[in-house]
Amino acid sequence: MKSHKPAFAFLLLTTVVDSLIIVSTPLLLKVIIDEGILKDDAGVITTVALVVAGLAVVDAVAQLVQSYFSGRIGQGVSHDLRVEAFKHVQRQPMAFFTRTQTGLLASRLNGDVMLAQQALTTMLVSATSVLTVTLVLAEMFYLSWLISLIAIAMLPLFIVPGIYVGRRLQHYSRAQMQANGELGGIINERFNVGGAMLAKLFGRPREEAAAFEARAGEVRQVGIIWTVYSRLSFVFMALLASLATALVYGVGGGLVLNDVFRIGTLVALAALLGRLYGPITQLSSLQSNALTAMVSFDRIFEVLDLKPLIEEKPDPVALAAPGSGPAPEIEFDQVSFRYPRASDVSLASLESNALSAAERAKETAEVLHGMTFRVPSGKLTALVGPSGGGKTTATHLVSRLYDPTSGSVRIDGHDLRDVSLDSLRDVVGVVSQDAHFYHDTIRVNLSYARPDATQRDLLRACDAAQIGDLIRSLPSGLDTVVGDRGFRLSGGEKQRLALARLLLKAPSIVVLDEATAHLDSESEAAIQLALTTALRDRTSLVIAHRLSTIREADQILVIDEGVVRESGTHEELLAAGGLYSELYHTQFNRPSTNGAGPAARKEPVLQGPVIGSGPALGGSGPVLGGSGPPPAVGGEHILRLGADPDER
Ligand SMILES: Nc1ncnc2c1ncn2[C@@H]1O[C@H](COP(=O)(O)OP(=O)(O)OP(=O)(O)O)[C@@H](O)[C@H]1O
Repeated sequence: MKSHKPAFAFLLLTTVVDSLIIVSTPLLLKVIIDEGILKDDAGVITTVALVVAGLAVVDAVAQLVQSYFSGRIGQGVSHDLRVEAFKHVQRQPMAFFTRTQTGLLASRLNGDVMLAQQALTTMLVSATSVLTVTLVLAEMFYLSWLISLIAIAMLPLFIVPGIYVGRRLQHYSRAQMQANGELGGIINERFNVGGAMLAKLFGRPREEAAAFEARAGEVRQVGIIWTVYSRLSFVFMALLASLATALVYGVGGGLVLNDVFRIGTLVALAALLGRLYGPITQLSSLQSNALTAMVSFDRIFEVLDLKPLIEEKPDPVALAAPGSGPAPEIEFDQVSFRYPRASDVSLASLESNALSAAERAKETAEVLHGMTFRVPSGKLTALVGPSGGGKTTATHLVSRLYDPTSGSVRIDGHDLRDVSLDSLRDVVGVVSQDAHFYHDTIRVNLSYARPDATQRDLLRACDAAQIGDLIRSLPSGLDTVVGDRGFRLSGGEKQRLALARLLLKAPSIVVLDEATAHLDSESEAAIQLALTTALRDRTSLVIAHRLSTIREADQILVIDEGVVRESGTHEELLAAGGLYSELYHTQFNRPSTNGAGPAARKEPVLQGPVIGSGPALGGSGPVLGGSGPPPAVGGEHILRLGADPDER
């Protein structure tokens, strides 16, 4: 974090100027009354009044400069916190993001940081009041010890309620932040595109609105109490200040009548009193501000204190850059894995439906059990098997989204825990089934993989991914907006765009979760062609759904219940007559449900969801990639091999 010392120095300087002016003005008023008005001296009145006016202008400037520097310190600290928290959250494991509700996190990083900054700024201004209060009290004692004692005797009346109100405010601030965050979380979840779609299809708008209203009602309730408490302290202080002034005039008036001091001194004392309770009011809110700031700092540090599970060790090994040699080989050596416990990766306060502390700390079930296999350099390895068997989980370990619980995953002989995260990111490219794009132009989304890519590079990658013609045909071409709210692309187009992004990145290892959903036969053909380019000369680990991929695979690993049940080529596995051939034959012989003839069911695809696969046009074009017979009617060529236990 940056040092704020120079700003502190200026803040102090302006505070001294401000305090000196505050205490000198009543003295000057005393001179105007006692030496000017009472002695009929117009010269003294004019001169001293001009000095008072001049000092008022200087004080105004000093106060402006003071607020600039206190703001600068407060904003500076919040800026540092915000950036630090962002970087820290970036380093959190995937498990953190799967558990955390984005709205709550956003409120933590925005709302709390803002509250902390506001409280810090007012605290700084209040703290500078200490100097003013000291000088004012010293001057009051100099003018009249009796009046000063009366003023001091009243101080506890100011301070005690201040402390009580401060505590209540702290409590309600915390409740308000949490309630607001939860409200933001609901808005975020319900109104992002996916959430809104789900709500439209399945939701019950009236009940949801009622539930939202109930939550909003809680926010309102806490907000009202908070406002009352925060006003209460000010109203009380103002009342006490007025009472004190009345008392000073009452007692001081008597002293003037008894010639203890002159009227100028009484006016000066009354003016000083106004300058005493003001700063003291600020000082009493110092505590509540400090408490508010502490609540927010606590909530921010709660995030900052989360220890990232995936850390780079000091002096990590850099994997060979893609293109600098043969593609690397991947090795799983006795890899067992369980997903991390909630308590290790996230905060209950950032989850919308957090489990109890005991449940959060409970060990999760082991998902992979002693997996050992090799993915040879430059070859295609297909992962197939029943749903929930652990295929996706295994691929997560290759990109180090998680570390194995025991055993090791190695690339070119280096344990992934020893390699630098940057080099791993360069080497491994992943295309998931539901590729994500930011709500931005195609150009920006593609350049994300390679910021220095030229227009030519971008179009070349798009051509290789069989999406170039489509992009050229769009009115804005590469500048077309896609992503959450840019619903221009179909599922198949999205996957090809994701492949273009992968080609731009040009990793030496490709991890691919083949999409089968939403694809018509033409898209599938295009994807097949794109894949052939994307996987060439790369070490690839593909969760395979298409027969074409499976047949072309150099190695097939059948993953079931977290272990590698079988491995070999398509022919070898069929010949072995084990789980693979059982799954294959079961699916292959499945009777047609839509009247398509047996020929139409010749291209089974392992483990792909059928939902959304049709209506493909029968005979709209052969599947390119040369592996299988023509596509079938109604997506029937997408056959789920062992997708559901009841189909096995
Ligand atoms: N984030 C997670 N936290 C806890 N358990 C998980 C998590 N993700 C997956 N699992 C569990 O891990 C097991 C393996 O899931 P995985 O997604 O790896 O299977 P899969 O073979 O890829 O299945 P599919 O083909 O249906 O995608 C499943 O039992 C699943 O419930």
